[in-house]
Amino acid sequence: MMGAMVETNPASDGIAARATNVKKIYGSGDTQVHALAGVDVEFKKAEFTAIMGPSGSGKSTLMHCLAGLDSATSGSVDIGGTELTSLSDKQMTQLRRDRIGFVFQAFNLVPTLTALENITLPLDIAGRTPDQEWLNAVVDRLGLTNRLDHRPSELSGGQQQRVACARALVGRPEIIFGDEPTGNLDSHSGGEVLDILRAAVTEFGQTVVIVTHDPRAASYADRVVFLSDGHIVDELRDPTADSIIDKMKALENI
Ligand SMILES: Nc1ncnc2c1ncn2[C@@H]1O[C@H](COP(=O)(O)OP(=O)(O)OP(=O)(O)O)[C@@H](O)[C@H]1O
Repeated sequence: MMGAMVETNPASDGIAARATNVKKIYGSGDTQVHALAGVDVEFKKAEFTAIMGPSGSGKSTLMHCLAGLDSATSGSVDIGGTELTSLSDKQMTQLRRDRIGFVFQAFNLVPTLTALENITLPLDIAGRTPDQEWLNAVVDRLGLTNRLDHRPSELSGGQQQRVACARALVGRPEIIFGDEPTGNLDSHSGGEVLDILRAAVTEFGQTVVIVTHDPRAASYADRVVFLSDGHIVDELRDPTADSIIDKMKALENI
């Protein structure tokens, strides 16, 4: 239904998301900040990408623009062939709801709902029935089976993060964006979240893009993209924690 109403770009075959010359300027006059200074980047379908870079380099801004949570000052963003600037507010809301999963550090769980109700909320809103087998698999792999009746206030920070992760995965959106998805987790819980994001890509062909400061987390990705001062400055394929650390050191010395 939606496909008929929005512009699609035939050049986007195999591309899950693309930013073209994206600029984001905050403020005006002397206080202007060029958070993104003309970013060109593509994310292939069924690939796991980590975005890294120093604090203030524009990582969160880029992710928010890609995910349709913020609008670029100029340039264009395309999600699976849909140009975001061509969408009305309503179409943008539908696209976020139906095609994008979010795992952000501020978990945005609804405090009055149980963990299970939070996990299925996006599907409930969309009038979709969860695939019970997949729901069970996600909940089990994230170690949440015994916590489904708990409200967020009765869960640890790590458990809340895992509920947010389950919520992003359960509808099998074509692309999942994570802003520091393991930022508040101990290494064991963080590993579980990264394992399931990896499985979403490898086993289910979803696309994952995360922002992280952690070379170990980024080493789960197929590709690491490095941002500095609002520009993409480098990238690494098939990264290891060591190769990421080396690259980060090299970039700091430029
Ligand atoms: N709402 C805003 N208003 C003004 N400036 C902003 C706003 N949001 C971000 N910035 C600025 O834009 C730049 C990029 O910020 P952004 O949060 O994208 O960086 P980041 O790489 O994600 O940083 P961190 O690793 O510290 O989270 C920074 O200089 C920041 O101060």
